[in-house]
Amino acid sequence: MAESRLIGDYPVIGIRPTIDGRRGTLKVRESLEEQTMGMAKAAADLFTKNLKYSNGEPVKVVIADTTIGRVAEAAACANQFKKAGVDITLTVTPCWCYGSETMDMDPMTIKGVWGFNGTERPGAVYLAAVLAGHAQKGLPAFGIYGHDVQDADDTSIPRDVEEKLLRFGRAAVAAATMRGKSYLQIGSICMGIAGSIVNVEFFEEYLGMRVESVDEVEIIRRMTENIYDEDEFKKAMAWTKEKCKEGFDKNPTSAQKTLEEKEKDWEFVVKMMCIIKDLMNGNQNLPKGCEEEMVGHNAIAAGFQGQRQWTDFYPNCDYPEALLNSSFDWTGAREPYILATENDSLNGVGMLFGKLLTNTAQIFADVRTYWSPEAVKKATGYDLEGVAKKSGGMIHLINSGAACLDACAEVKDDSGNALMKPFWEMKEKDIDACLKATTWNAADQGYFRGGGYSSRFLTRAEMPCTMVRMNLVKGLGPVLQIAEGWTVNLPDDVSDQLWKRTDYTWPCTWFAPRTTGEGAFKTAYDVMNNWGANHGAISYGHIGADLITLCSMLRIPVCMHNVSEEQIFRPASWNAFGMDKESADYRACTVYGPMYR
Ligand SMILES: C[C@H](O)[C@@H](O)[C@@H](O)C(=O)CO
Ligand SMILES: [Mn+2]
Repeated sequence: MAESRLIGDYPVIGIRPTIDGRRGTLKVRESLEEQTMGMAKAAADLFTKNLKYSNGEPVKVVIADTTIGRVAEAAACANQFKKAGVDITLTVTPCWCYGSETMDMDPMTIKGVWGFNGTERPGAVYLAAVLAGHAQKGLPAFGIYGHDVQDADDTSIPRDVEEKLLRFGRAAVAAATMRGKSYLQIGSICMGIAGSIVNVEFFEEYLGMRVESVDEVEIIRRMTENIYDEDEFKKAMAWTKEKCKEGFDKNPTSAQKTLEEKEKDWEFVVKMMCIIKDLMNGNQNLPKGCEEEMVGHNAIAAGFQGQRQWTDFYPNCDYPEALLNSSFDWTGAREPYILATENDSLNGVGMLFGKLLTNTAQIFADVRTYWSPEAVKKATGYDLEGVAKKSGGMIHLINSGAACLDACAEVKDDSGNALMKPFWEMKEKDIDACLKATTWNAADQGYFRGGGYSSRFLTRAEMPCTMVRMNLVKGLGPVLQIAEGWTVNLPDDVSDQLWKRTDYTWPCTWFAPRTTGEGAFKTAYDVMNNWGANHGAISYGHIGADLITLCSMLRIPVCMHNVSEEQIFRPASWNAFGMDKESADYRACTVYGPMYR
């Protein structure tokens, strides 16, 4: 298993079995000890079996040393959890306890409460009582209450409870993993793209992160002064020569680089990737005397400006961006990085959310063109079918660089369906399939005068996916947009004709959002017409509900989504802000404000 690249622990989940403190002749507490601790063990087992950190290790879960019946035991538990690095707590109980006396009062933990739906003892009554305490004290908590009554001796976790526990767990681990980590910008504002005007307060106050910044010249310095791991670079070069095949060069012959110049460009971009990795993680194998460079910037995400100054002069960053965002490189399968092209830090955050929730590699794309069925017919004679037809058209997602190679859809599950896997499930044949589906075409000299290579592949299968965009609105703050949908598998010749009308040497994905016939999801056109910026971050799977839960933990309102209402899971006190889920979300996020302000 790859060792964790980041300094700073991954978040631990602490389970708090709470109980009625009454002993006495009828032994209320004693009669409940086993069932209460049994719930805690079942929840801990569910988390350790189903949740993983981004480095592939199972999420760590601790259980309070004793059941919690009075405030002294609550305090002892808080003490124990502090030492264990607990950022997330789940309180569980089958019975009545004493709400504000036993609740988790730590303002920084992310909280959930599971009240057993059994009627012998009032577990649900405690749940409601303690959630009222959380609301009154401004400490929002998620409430989990099973739909059907369970027998008192039933130790199973019902499906609906399991779904909420895991959604809470995934989102809480994602939220807490970001704490204390850096966003590293290499360069700064790219061609006036607003997302590349990095908003430090947003990272600090909403995500608990910090922003690091290095000038792009740092890469040239390290190349010039050999501040990189020579052996690593040689290994990377050999792997690249074998696995990364050059594609056609679309530049006019007069502008094409010579073979020798192209050879130099390969060395440059491979070395660039080694150095960007070192900037993000640090690297103990740097030459002696480079102790400062060895520590890196503890970056859980980064952005590279690229255009224009760098790319007007040096080979572009598409090779590092494409491969770092993928789930593999010359070291084999490994945790995908988050590297936003054009330093679009807000799209980088969208990618980071998707990665931390799914542990899969992410696509960075321009939301380039809406293609109506009529326009496709006119351009190619083809009648859109399937999801693209159902959505009233499709959206072309294409940006040079930062789309993970995993998005080629050549990786298949046992039934032959295309998917994108967590890196620890990626086999050699999966990696080879992605590399075989990708060519590395000479950079478009119109946009990238300095040359370099762009990854080129077509997403050639239908896969469930979710596109997001983090937007910053002055006076309002951050808002997230979410569009669940599918990649579209067009006939190759149709795809080719449309692709050729734009950047034919860049990675190409056709996307059909799930439409509802109303508002921003009336058709695919309306999704694009409502999209908040030029970029989208795309994750494998329909993860909108997890994203909504994550955003509520971070107090970021969701301004657009196509997730069904019954899947929406936010802290219980959101209900106090009204019956309309969206306006309640906005009001609750305003009242509670960012976690780290
Ligand atoms: C044309 C520009 O150079 C490209 O970078 C453009 O396609 C973008 O990606 C802008 O987001
Ligand atoms: Mn772009």
